[in-house]
Amino acid sequence: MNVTWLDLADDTPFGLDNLPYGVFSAGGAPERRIGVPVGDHVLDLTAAAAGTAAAFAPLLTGGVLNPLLAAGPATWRDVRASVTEWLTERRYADQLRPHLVPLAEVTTHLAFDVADYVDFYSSEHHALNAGKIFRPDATELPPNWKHLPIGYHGRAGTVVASGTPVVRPHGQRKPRAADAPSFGPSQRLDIEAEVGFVVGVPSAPGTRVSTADFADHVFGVCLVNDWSARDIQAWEYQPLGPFLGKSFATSVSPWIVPLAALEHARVDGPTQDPEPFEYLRTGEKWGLELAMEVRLNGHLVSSPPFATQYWTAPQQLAHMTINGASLRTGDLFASGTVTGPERDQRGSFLELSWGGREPFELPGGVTRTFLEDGDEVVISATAPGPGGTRIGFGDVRGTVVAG
Ligand SMILES: O=C(O)/C=C/C(=O)CC(=O)CC(=O)O
Ligand SMILES: [Ca+2]
Ligand SMILES: [Mg+2]
Repeated sequence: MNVTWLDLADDTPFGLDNLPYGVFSAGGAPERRIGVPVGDHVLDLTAAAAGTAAAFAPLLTGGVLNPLLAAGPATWRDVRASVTEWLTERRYADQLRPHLVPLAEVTTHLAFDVADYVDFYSSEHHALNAGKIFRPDATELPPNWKHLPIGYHGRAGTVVASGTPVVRPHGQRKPRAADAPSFGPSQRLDIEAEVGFVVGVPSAPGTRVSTADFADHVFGVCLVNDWSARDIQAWEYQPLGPFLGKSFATSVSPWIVPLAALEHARVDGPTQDPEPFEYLRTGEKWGLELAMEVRLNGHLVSSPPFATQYWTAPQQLAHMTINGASLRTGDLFASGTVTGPERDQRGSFLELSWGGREPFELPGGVTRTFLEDGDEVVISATAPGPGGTRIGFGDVRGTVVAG
């Protein structure tokens, strides 16, 4: 744990070992600024850097993280080292104090312009559950599942900041028992608790990014809620995969936790059998011990353990580029729904209510299968930091409104 001139609680999720980045505005002013939450404040990094000779200061002026993302690992290390020094050494205190804004007073925004958005399907427990629910005759994983990380391309333009209301989508749906499809608001609106990886450094078309180069390209990690209309999805998805059932909104958490803050969270991924192709092999531990929590209207409904994911983020990145597809700054790829082996570790209502057949209970005698208008979902996570500290991810929240 670092010593600091700030008054930080020992158990703060935003200590000096975390230092994630986001974009905020404050005080009724429209300007967007790059911020780093520390304790219960946000350091206005745009303003703090402007008062220094730091070479990276111009990267922080546009109200969006993309220039910093594009700058690459050497710059990322520089910025992190500088912020750490500023918050550690007392001689900076007078200069920085005016740039600390109470966290409770800031409005956070989408931190980066999303280039492309890819979503994977890398939890074995989720894939087994989804298979049994969507395809009752299929009790096994699809034959390709353990050979490649299955994914689909989502809609980057509808990735939204945490707090953005989610309008219940309309669409076609056809319950299995119905003879014909009908049109109307989704009656099976759901969440998917996921972890997102934000690409900083692009790659050239026609080249591949190896698993070993993961940290040269990926800047950091956020939380994702891949809102899903199960009835629309079930009717439309064969044979081309998810389309309108998932493209209406995908929410992301405000703070991007840099990979450097996750050193203590790194664990081996699960043993992979069969052994994957060479391009999917990794020499490094990139499982991540993130403890996720899903709350519905304030009540904890699930605690998905991210370390149980079968395919790791470097494998997903290598797979995404193995055909020569290039990366762009601001690409977001998500883990897929995170579901552990236990009932209370399921990352979707689809699974928690087993396809709507087994309503789950909330305090006060309330039950749910899928989301109702007015429901608020909050997904949060922490990871272990050095010396018993916790690395907080903040949260991604959204409230359903009638469509
Ligand atoms: O198994 C299916 O047909 C569908 C599964 C999903 O909806 C999951 C999905 O979007 C990918 C994921 O988040 O794991
Ligand atoms: Ca998903
Ligand atoms: Mg989505």
